Amino acid sequence: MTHAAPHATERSVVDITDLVKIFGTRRALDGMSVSIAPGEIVALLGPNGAGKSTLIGCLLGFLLPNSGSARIFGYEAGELPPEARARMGYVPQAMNAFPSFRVGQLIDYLGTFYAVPPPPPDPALLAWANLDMAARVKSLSGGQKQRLSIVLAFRHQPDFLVLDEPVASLDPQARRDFMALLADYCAGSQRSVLISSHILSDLEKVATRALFVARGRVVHDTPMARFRESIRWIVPTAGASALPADLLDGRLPLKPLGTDTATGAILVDGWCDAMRGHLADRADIRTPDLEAAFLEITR
Ligand SMILES: Nc1ncnc2c1ncn2[C@@H]1O[C@H](COP(=O)(O)OP(=O)(O)OP(=O)(O)O)[C@@H](O)[C@H]1O
Repeated sequence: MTHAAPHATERSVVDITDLVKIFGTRRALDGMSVSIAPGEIVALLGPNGAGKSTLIGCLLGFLLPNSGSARIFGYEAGELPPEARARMGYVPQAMNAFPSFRVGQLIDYLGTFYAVPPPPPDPALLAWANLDMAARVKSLSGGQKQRLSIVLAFRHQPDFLVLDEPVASLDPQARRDFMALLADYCAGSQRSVLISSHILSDLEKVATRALFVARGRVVHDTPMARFRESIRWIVPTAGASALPADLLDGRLPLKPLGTDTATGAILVDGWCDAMRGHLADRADIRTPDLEAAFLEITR
């Protein structure tokens, strides 16, 4: 795919500050703050009801926050001018619009919405989607609709993509191929992506950063590489009554992320092998399964 140059002066693509969104008595976003820089592929991770779709809705201007601000390319999210909108792409959780259009017709029709009509979709993207251009949208399966909304979101080569569980209905091969396509789309560019998912392992290879949310707040924010390398369980060895105190008293740069009450183990961020001397024979280090760490962090 071709890689359009981003605007060289941009420091951040997204700036969210103290965002609050309340539905009735429910604080779906409870003071969320986060920025996304050009070139970042941010995995938005959290359990059901954590606030991921609400955050995306506020970012795209579908939802009006109660307080705080969400800015994209420096503009308030609900007030994006057309030229800024044209730099964004969005894949919703489910696509239910334009049921009577034929696939090819819809791709052409939506192209006319842009002030500068985009070129035809990338052949590699169309080959991946493997859609019948003559089929009506309403006749597509859930996974085929998801492929179509991915084609529509990528076709104008946006600088910022917002993907709300884009692979949820895709089969394993299509998921893998989509992740490779996304990595290729962003490689060597300053394009940014916010991609929500429940499945960390899908995003592990492509995301540069993991943003964990729970109860409407950011609970952990880490570069993906660091997440793999420095998150560990510290497990008391059999017979040790407790973990060594110096692991937890703040002298070591360890951030506790969770505890396993059954074993007394703690999940920490910031581990490095040079700290092994502090363990003596009182604790073992275990590398967590990424999904298990995700559950612990967002509990
Ligand atoms: N339109 C709405 N009206 C009332 N409550 C809502 C509305 N939209 C979201 N909520 C509530 O806000 C909270 C956050 O929901 P949201 O859809 O943002 O979570 P999510 O992280 O996207 O969840 P999921 O992983 O299930 O898609 C939930 O408690 C949800 O019930």
